[in-house]
Amino acid sequence: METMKSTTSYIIGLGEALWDVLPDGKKLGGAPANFAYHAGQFGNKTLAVSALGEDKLAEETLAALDEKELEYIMPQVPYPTGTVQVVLDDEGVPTYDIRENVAWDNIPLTDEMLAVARNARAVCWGSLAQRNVVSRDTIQQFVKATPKDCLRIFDINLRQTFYTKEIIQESLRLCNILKINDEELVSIGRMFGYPGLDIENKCWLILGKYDLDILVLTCGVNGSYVFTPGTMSFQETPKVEVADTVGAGDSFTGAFCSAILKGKSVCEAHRTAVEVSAYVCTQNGAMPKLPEKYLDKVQPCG
Ligand SMILES: OC[C@H]1O[C@](O)(CO)[C@@H](O)[C@@H]1O
Repeated sequence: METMKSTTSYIIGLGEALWDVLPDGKKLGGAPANFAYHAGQFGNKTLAVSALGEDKLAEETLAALDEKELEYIMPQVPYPTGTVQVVLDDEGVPTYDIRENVAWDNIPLTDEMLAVARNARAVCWGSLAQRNVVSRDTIQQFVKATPKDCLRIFDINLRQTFYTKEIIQESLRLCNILKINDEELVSIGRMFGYPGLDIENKCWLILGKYDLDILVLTCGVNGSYVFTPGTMSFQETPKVEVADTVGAGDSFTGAFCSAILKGKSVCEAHRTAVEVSAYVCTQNGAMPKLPEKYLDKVQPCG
């Protein structure tokens, strides 16, 4: 049944939707699309908002989105559908070569997008899709149109040199949840002039300075932290056989957001996110289907 997008309250991934070209073939990806897909596996109404080209790859994208049962708003624009060459090191850690001036750099702001923004339960975006002014304006206007109680998640996802201090500061002002990893925290510390602080103090400083509700810090195999004003949760990273870590962070954010919206505690949401992202690392590509055991219960605390 076709739902009325403008009256549905969605969890939205906003920004790049693309194809990751991995050693064993191409897989649908793009951090915000990955986020929406994973949040959707927990039974939420989710939506990926991006743009596609007018090419064969766009048709393949639409077929893949349908196959994954991921709803979308993706206008077609006269630029190629996005692709990324992914090289994996021995540990399955990716390096991305991200094609420029593609469709998701040129996402037009449509009335339909604004209508879903006004009803959004949560929206997640990053820095990469803001590298070009067209998508940057769309993303910022979209986020500004969301209701007051919307979870506004900035999953910073620094990629190559596709970010500036101004873009990051603007998104930090717009979000109420920040998700960042340890390497990104080092870059931000340098950029904002507090390179000497230890990681915890950097996080407390950012949380306070931007008046955030939650700051999530992932540190790969060294565990992850969730900071809220006055509390900190730490979880070890489960040891798993890694296929690749592509999309692991996005699945972490999707599972975390979904659990918070279900009224779970920060600690429960954190535990669930850790388990889900560890599973995603055992699979190829960013959008593996999660086994039932991850979906039917939120992980208890303790
Ligand atoms: O979004 C940029 C890149 O980051 C990922 O989303 C993983 O986090 C990939 O799927 C994509 O190529």
